[in-house]
Amino acid sequence: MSEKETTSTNTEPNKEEENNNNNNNNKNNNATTTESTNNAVDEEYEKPGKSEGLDEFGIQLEIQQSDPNSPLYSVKNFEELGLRPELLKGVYAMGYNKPSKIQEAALPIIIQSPNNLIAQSQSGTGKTAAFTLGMLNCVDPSINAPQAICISPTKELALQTFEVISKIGQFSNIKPLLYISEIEVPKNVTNQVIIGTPGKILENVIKKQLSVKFLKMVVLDEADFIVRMKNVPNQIAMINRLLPHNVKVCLFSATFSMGVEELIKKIVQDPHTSIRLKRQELSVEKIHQYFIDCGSEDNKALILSDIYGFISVGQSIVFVHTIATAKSLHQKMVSEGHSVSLLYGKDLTTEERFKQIKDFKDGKSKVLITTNVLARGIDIPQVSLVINYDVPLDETGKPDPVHYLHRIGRVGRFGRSGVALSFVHDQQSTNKLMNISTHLGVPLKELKASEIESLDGILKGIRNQLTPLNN
Ligand SMILES: Nc1ncnc2c1ncn2[C@@H]1O[C@H](COP(=O)(O)OP(=O)(O)OP(=O)(O)O)[C@@H](O)[C@H]1O
Repeated sequence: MSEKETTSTNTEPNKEEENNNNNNNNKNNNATTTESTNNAVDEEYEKPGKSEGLDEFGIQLEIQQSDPNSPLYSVKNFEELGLRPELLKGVYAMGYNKPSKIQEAALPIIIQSPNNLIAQSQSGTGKTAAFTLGMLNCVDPSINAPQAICISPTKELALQTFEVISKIGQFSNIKPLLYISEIEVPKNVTNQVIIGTPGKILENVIKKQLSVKFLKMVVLDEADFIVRMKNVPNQIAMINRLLPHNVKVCLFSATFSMGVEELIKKIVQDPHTSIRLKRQELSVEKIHQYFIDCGSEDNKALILSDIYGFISVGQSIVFVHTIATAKSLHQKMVSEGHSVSLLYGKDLTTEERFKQIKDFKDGKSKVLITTNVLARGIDIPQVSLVINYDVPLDETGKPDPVHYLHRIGRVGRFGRSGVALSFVHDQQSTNKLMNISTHLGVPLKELKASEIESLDGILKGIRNQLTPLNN
């Protein structure tokens, strides 16, 4: 992969994901599995009480979940979606009270209908729980062989999904397995649910090292991205012949641009399409979107420093276009005394990448500087600010609304509020950003360089969910 980390599909992110494992210094190289914890006390995970002891966010969430126009709205409750009792217990252990729209729509199709599924819903609206519950529910725990496979575009996302499955399935006898390079996996896989990246999973299915004899369901998470990865459509076509009849294929993403329709048709036959969004519906309402004109490329780093000099709350992610920018910003911010994690795809071992994301998730660092490698799927609810240090571009240098949506979608998770601030520095970058804003039908509010101080107040207001914003 070139120094530019656009994670464009033509730059083979799957190879980049899978091929940096020559120097395997991963200490924890055992297969990552979980044992069931069926002996947990029953009453420990009862359905969360309605409205009891809810904090301000809980109350706001209840209001949103009762609004038919919200993507978090549902008519049914989890008990009506056909889930097995031990999985319902897992849902309660996660603290979920009511399903979101996508969970309510997708789960009955996964559980009861023979159809394949294409499911689209805005970032942070609970797609992961929808497909993880679907996978767990379709597995027969008495058969010790892979029955459900989830393919994720990056190792970080595969790990995150593995953790969600482990937690939500903790009361079942189902053992998930993280299936990525640099983590040793057993020769004869007996785990029922496999989560991994395309390179490792598809290659090993083709080589018949990962058996698909008992497979019932395949999920492509961030499907529009995965189907455009180099080699993936060919590999999937090869695998199709090995799969048992009636394997259910489910595609999930917040975005399905027109360009991927044809590729998807080749992979999924006669899908049931659950919730497709219009362009104007793609952006999450509770993300307050701003831009700032930094005046020149050189000024961008100074303005970033100023911002971190002023803000005192929450965690944030800074997205840049190249590894070189990521490294130099990281160095600058560390020298200014900030606690910063740095994550990109190329050259870092899996262990290093997982450490960077873990430090950030654990709150050990306040800022994460990254490339598009982390733009999709990563769920860190306490993040309240995303900074687009560089305007998101596609592999040809054109403004990319899809990257933009996924990047800013790291805030505004499941009804929370968040701020997305995009930097521009000249007419060209301004035009590119405005092109994205027009395409999505979302106006961006200008924050003047002299108003940077007010960002702290905006973030505090969002954090408390009380101070109304004037946009
Ligand atoms: N029914 C629910 N009630 C409360 N919280 C939920 C519910 N379902 C999911 N969540 C939480 O919402 C957050 C976002 O969910 P998730 O990561 O699945 O979103 P997503 O739609 O997959 O987002 P993305 O498009 O960015 O991948 C997570 O923290 C998850 O635990």
